[in-house]
Amino acid sequence: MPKPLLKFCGIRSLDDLKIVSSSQAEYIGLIFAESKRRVDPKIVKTWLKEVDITAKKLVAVFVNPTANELADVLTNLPIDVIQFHGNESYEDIKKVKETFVGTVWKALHHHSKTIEEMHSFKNIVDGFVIDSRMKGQWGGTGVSFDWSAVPHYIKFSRDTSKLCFIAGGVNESNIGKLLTYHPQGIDLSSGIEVDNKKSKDKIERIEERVLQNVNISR
Ligand SMILES: O=C(O)c1ccccc1N[C@@H]1O[C@H](COP(=O)(O)O)[C@@H](O)[C@H]1O
Repeated sequence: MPKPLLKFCGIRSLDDLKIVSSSQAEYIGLIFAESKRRVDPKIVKTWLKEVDITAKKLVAVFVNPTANELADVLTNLPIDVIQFHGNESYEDIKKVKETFVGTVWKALHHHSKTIEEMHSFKNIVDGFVIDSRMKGQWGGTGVSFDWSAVPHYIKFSRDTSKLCFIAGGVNESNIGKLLTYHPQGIDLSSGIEVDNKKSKDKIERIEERVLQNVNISR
């Protein structure tokens, strides 16, 4: 099996950025929504002068952003992917795609109608992030969902040539189980933190698990 794509999300300091820049992740995520992980694009811009992340793709995570919030991030940072993690509509996303030439993902929360929601966005987005549904929270919950649904999400994404990341509470203890479903991408935030900081040790243990799985499946 190919190695799943990894996204390490919720970078909130220069130290976090240094740690993930030397990781195996293909994607680095920044939160521009109400969250303890929210960062200021102008501050991130100063970090990027010190850390070379040209080998990684930079993901901007938004929750129902205003046009000004989007512009503030997109004019300051070299964003490759916009991840919409709120209840943005097809039309909202279409509008952004009129000027943003990069990749767009829609995060959807796992529930009985998620596949229907994927259908409704499939013609406007390049990929999906499937996260846990937690009352009053959009993401970064550290809570996983029932992964027996993962094969349905993978099938839908393959059939529609979209990328699909599984998010929500993935950590070093449960990633082995998630890997048995062979997801195309895995998105982690809380599970790579200790005391609100990204942990190099946790990241390395997770990467070891991922690479072990790739070797076993060969
Ligand atoms: O991380 C946050 O604080 C956050 C806030 C608002 C929307 C999305 C957020 N993060 C996304 O949540 C998942 C993973 O979270 P976790 O591993 O359960 O902590 C990921 O898609 C992040 O981009």
